[in-house]
Amino acid sequence: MWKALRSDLPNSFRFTGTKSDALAVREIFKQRYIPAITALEFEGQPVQPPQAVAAFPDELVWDMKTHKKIIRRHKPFAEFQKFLVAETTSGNISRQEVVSMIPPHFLDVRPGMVVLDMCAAPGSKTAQLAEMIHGDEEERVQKAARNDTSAIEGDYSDDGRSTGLLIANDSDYKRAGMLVHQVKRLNFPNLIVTQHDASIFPSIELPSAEDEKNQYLKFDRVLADVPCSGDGTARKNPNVWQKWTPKDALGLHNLQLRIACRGLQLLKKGGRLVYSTCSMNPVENEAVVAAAIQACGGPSKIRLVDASGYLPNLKRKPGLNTWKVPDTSFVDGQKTIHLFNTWEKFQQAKEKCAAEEPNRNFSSKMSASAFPPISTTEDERIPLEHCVRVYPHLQDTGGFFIAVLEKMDDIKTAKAKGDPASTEQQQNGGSGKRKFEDAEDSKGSKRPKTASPEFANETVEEMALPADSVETQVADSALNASAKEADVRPTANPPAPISKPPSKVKEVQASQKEYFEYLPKDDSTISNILSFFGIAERFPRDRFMVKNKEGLSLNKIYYTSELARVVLQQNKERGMKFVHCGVVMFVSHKIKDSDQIKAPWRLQFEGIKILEPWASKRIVQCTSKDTLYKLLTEMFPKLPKDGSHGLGEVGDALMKLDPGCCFLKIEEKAGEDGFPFGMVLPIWRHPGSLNLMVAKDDRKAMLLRLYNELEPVIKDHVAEKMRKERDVAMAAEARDVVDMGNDDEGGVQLETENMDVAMEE
Ligand SMILES: C[S@@+](CC[C@H](N)C(=O)[O-])C[C@H]1O[C@@H](n2cnc3c(N)ncnc32)[C@H](O)[C@@H]1O
Repeated sequence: MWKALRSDLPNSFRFTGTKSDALAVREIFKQRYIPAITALEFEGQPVQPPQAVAAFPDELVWDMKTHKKIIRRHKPFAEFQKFLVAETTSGNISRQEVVSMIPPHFLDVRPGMVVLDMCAAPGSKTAQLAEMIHGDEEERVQKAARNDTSAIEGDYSDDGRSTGLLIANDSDYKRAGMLVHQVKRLNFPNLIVTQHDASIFPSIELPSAEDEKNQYLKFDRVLADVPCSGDGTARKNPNVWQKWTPKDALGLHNLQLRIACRGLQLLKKGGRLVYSTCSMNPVENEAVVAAAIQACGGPSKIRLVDASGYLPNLKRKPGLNTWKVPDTSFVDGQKTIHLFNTWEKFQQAKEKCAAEEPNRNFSSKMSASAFPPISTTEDERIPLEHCVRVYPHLQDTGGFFIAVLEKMDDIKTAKAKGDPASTEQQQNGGSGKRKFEDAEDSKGSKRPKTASPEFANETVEEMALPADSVETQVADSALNASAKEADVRPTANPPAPISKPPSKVKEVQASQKEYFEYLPKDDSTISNILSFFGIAERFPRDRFMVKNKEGLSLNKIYYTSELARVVLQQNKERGMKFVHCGVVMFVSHKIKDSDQIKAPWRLQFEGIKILEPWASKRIVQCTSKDTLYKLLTEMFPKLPKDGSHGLGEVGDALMKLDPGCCFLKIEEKAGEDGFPFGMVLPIWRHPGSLNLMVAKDDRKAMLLRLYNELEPVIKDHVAEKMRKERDVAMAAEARDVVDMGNDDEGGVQLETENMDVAMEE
């Protein structure tokens, strides 16, 4: 292991997106780049080409021994590096550590499930989970739209669309921002990003009838990829070693445990939680798993699943059943490291020192739950060997820990108590349940016994688990639940009324608030756009949303799934921090002659695939690779009235249509002149020109993927025309009015500005 830790970590990446797209890009990679790299030499040595990582199915995960700095900087690798960058930008490749790809596979997510990713930033696992929830949605929707009864298996309750939901959460403001940036590329309408402390993640309300008890969202799957000491990432971040001490884990253990317990609370009965860390320290791993199971009622309530069936080719070691817990004690600044086998031994050592060496200070972070569990009966025994440890030397990766927990029954959590003695009693005694120590903040000071309820939801970092039934507690309101959890006294305070005047903290948050306002079903703008594109009545009208307080369709219109809409609308006034949701579907197209266009809105690259199966108008087929090449390498090519456009079947079809946006449809077709996978792109038909509405980076990535163009030149006819006009204007100094308009081209100058905006988006 030490030898492996000292060596460089291989570069790894995975092909992402829908299965068919991922497989198609993988084929291009195999056919074009593997032979080229195999033929390379670097510093006189043959280069070892990328290899598929055997642990993962379908050859979708690859790694390469050559260091990424070498690939980035050295000429022989330039073409491969270009491919990696282009496909990463387009979202077809995700550069991710091999071990970090494991947890979503163990979660066994199926399309339509409701999933919570508790600590999600920067979002690499979120992307995997989204793909799994999405499943083969596109094929299903295509079939549903064609009323094809020979349906492939799956859920057709929403016309083939995935009914699942993914909530990706991170407590850190900046990292939540990174997460949003990452998930925007997924174009997944079933995803909500929140920013909460996962250990007090609020309960999400669902609509309920007036005479019914409040209903709350529970999850089929929860991923708790918790913050950890990160010693498993030392190959990637050698700096980890400089600060590492074996007792780092103690400072994280309590938070990890509270996150795991909150995750278990939020699960449906029968649901599963994967707990994972990139640490190899048992205090952050097996200790947390065992303590969480015990806190939730023991193995009869929470089963530690034998995960050997998941990724069977993954080389792994079983979880540990015994370990020692290190602590450092200080006398006059001198520290000594001690290793303890049991909490009892630690307590004895402390007592002895209190009598003999009163100046010796032991760590206040030591807790009973950091030690191996002690069970008196076989039924109470937690089979920690079912946990999975991946060590760096097993298959040349980083280190990782994964455990799969299944909620067998409704649970009650242990009472929050700050009495270590009682914890010890629990550990050694008969009940098999452990109680938590009172929480401490990160500086080691005791958390105040009460927390101001109106701040509780957002600012209380540490909490002790609630005394009451988890099921009741999940059924509490968000603020109510957090206030209770933050206040150790079981029943003393009534819940904070939601209508309480906002605190300062809330005012600040309110000013940064994102708005998610749904348009009414019969909104005239939506009706107009949908009829312009001939969208079938079956396509839902109530899922379009705007992000301004007033709920006006001014600039952009987003689309979300049904459940995302329900969650956002129902919890609007409940203090939840929703930071992102929705896929951009339409963007207003403000050009000079927009009043002459029936629907002055652009279809967006992001949302076009969701809408296209339901469209019956303004669909243009592109069947030739040459035509697509022209559309990709020229912005605003002319569409003269005499038909001499040179834009093949696309030009001919667009000539027959009124100005405005269209779907450009490209079907998958095998062979040299075919396309490796189907695509739908937005294209705008101007009175005298047309333009594919695809950002420059995506154009370049397509040119590389489909035509192996390394340095494509993209001609912008409008920019050229403007340059020429500027030159003429400068030459004719006497003229002070520059005629920028050209009826034929429909105000294209503004069009370019809009494209820039579109690219920034
Ligand atoms: C190991 S990283 C998660 C990596 C992520 N799952 C991925 O695959 O990209 C842990 C994350 O937990 C977040 N975090 C730390 N404390 C948290 C808390 N109390 N609640 C929620 N997130 C927290 C950190 O900001 C960090 O982004």
